[in-house]
Amino acid sequence: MNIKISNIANLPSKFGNLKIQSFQEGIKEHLVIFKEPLGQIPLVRIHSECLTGDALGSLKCDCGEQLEFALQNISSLGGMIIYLRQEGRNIGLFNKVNAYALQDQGFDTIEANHQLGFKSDERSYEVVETILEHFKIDKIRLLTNNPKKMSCLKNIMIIERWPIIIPSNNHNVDYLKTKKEMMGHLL
Ligand SMILES: Nc1nc2c(ncn2[C@@H]2O[C@H](COP(=O)(O)OP(=O)(O)OP(=O)(O)O)[C@@H](O)[C@H]2O)c(=O)[nH]1
Ligand SMILES: [Zn+2]
Repeated sequence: MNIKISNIANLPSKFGNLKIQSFQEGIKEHLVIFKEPLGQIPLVRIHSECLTGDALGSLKCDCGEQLEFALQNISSLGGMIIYLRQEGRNIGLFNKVNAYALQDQGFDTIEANHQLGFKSDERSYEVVETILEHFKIDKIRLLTNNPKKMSCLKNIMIIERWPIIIPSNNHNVDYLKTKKEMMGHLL
């Protein structure tokens, strides 16, 4: 895949003065949000888009709080968020809304995907290697609770995993239970 890379721009935010750069992979416009110095072994968060959680304050998942946790940490310690446009574990927003409607009927997050003919997780992480290579980064400390993400990065050494600790709420407790029991998340 041919990747187009934008210039770097300033992004002053409530978390501090960050930098932003876009990596365009076909129709997907990914983002890198970073704070220098990145250090020898940068702290990296690979975040998959969740419009409902990241922007609308949805309580159905932990995405918004994870993003905020990552922004706070990279702002104070230096590091990078790779924001991947893989909405709904890459089934897209339209299908995620249909999956949510199935969840309203009692299906869990995995079953709802299956009902719609998708795998439980349709994401891929190849572009992450391209992005990190561009920044000449080959070792990272990864902010994640998802062990699958660690084995997806073939050419990047993960020196350390930093957990993201977010308390559950009444709306996402079953979702988090499914992530832990069925998807192997370390919660
Ligand atoms: N299809 C679908 N996608 C969801 C649902 N809830 C959240 N997502 C998507 O799941 C992605 C986030 O994945 P998570 O499983 O929360 O976390 P992760 O990125 O695998 O792991 P962490 O690094 O620990 O956050 C985002 O793209 C969300 O839009 C859901 O019920 N159905
Ligand atoms: Zn979410």
